[in-house]
Amino acid sequence: MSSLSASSHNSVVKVENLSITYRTTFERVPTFKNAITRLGHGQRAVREIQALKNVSFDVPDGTALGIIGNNGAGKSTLMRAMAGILPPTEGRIEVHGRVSPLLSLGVGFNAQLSGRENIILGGLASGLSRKAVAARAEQVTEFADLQEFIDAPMRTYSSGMYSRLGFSVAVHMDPDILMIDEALSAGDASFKSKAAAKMAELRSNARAFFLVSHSLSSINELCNDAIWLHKGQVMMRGTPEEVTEKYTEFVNVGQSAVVLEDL
Ligand SMILES: Nc1ncnc2c1ncn2[C@@H]1O[C@H](COP(=O)(O)OP(=O)(O)OP(=O)(O)O)[C@@H](O)[C@H]1O
Repeated sequence: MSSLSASSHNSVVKVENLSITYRTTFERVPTFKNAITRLGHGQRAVREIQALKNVSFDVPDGTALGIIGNNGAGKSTLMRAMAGILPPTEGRIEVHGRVSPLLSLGVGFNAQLSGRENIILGGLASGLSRKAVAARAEQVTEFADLQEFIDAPMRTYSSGMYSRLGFSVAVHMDPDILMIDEALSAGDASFKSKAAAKMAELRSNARAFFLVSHSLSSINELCNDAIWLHKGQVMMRGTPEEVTEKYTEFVNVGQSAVVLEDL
């Protein structure tokens, strides 16, 4: 699929000089001397991880953007930031439209509540009215194939059931902007093919579609534009074919380098 021209379309999402740093505190393992002087208590230490560094790009109306990169490259962080779940440490993000994020599947569900209650919460969170969500609840349940379990607390669900409901909620809320993080791995084989068909349908209706995936064939099939992130920075932007090809070369060179080093 070819990339749509930016000139004839308005921006749906604009990311400008975005940097995101996670700060986590952890208990430093006490040294023997510290353990004695501090009576066994460890020291609190702060670790900073710069997950995104000065990332900028523009997403025109009609874009299906694939985001690829190694583990820890910053893909999920970027999606969470665009979905408004993570505030930028620096820079800005403009989003024009209603986002239905389907990040790591089922993020945002409350496991103590029933599936039905979580459908309502998820729908309200994606900006629909209670009435509009209630009208979709049956469809969501049916798509996820959870009719028998929908009134049970989600903590009793298997991980596949959990993901299926996450996917179903996100795709039934008529999003302008659909964000999917590895959704293709949701559920079993039959659910996967149903999910792929649903994504293809939504992709053509949504104003923008974002897909984070390690499956380069899914990126090539479902997207018309792609970004490769590496260590928090944009390595390349281009058509999915160009970007996945360069990325594959990079990964193969990396692997042979490791093999040579091992020798
Ligand atoms: N909640 C968090 N707290 C601290 N560090 C985090 C947190 N989430 C992610 N990170 C770190 O930020 C960096 C980017 O992580 P991110 O999950 O965005 O990568 P990713 O490209 O989605 O990786 P993967 O392919 O493994 O899903 C990594 O170094 C990760 O360890």
